[in-house]
Amino acid sequence: MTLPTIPPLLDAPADLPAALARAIDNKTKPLGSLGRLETLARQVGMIQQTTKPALREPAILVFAGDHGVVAEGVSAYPQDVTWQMVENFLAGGAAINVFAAQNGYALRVVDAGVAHDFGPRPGLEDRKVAMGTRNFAHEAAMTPDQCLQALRHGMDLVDALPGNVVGFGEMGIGNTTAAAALMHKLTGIPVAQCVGAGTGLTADGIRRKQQVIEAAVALHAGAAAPLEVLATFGGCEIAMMTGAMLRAAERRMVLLIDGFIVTSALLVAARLQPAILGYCVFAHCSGEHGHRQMLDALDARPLLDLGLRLGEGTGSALALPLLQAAVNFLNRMATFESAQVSEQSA
Ligand SMILES: O=C(O)c1ccc[n+]([C@@H]2O[C@H](COP(=O)([O-])O)[C@@H](O)[C@H]2O)c1
Ligand SMILES: Cc1cc2nc[nH]c2cc1C
Repeated sequence: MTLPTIPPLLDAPADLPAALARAIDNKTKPLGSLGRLETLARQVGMIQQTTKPALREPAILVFAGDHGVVAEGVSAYPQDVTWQMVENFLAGGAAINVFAAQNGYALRVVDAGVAHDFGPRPGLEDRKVAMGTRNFAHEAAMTPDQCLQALRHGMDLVDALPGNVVGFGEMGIGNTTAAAALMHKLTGIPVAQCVGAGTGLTADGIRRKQQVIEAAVALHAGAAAPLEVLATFGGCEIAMMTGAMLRAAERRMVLLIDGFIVTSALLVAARLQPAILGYCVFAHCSGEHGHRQMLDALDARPLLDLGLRLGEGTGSALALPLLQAAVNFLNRMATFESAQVSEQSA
């Protein structure tokens, strides 16, 4: 399987950065006064290679998967919550349903590897790679083939999207343990700084989670290449997100990155194709302990800091209106000339 190749953002026409800067600076506002929205407008312009970008049919993809490592007691909730929450997504009752509906975004729910037989289930995208991963405290979470299958499904899912904006979300009891292990392996940051409470572990629980990861890292000391690390410690939903992200950037879509687990999938993608980072909008800094440092390791600046630690793509959904505002001001605001407003005097 060949993985997507992502063009560096600066491969855009040479005069585009200056044209975008001019378009933004000519709007009726003091220079730079729309702050981060100006950065966003420039970024979307560079991604779409135009001074008149447009966001079309944004979709949020929620990838669900289970994790064998939950047998080590690393989550505050039972594994069944994963499939139960998938049912909740399909019934429209979860936070992500509310936030996606509020903003009119399409929501797609993907079974990447939930340890539950849903049967034929309208509305559920069946991409099940396994009935949950294996327990990485004892063996690799996925076989290399399962990992490749997950990457491939992710790419195919993005190929089927009609729009040019994709928000990422996930659901999987135990997946902060997988994400913390990925973070440690791919950044070298000590495990203690990568682990957090997830769904709500106590201080004792967090210590145990740290020990489980440290022992597993020692067991799988040979895993080093990004895809090997992903197969060893990741999850079906994480690998599927990595594949989807790579394809989305290859297609020059805007990627909305959610919290700790989504960012860990991006970390894998960025180790494979660093240029992917130019296509990413970092929606928020999660309340999960390691997220700030994971974002720093990617040199990423999140838009929101609301203390969210839910996942599901909730941060992605909440950041979309800001992205829309950035594109709208670029397209719709008057210029000093058109509105006959005097420009800066000194
Ligand atoms: O997005 C985040 O930053 C985030 C932080 C903590 C927990 N979560 C969600 O909680 C679940 C994983 O937590 P845990 O404790 O079971 O590893 C999973 O379904 C995630 O969507 C998500
Ligand atoms: C109830 C619940 C909802 C979630 N949504 C994402 N992760 C979750 C974890 C739990 C426990």
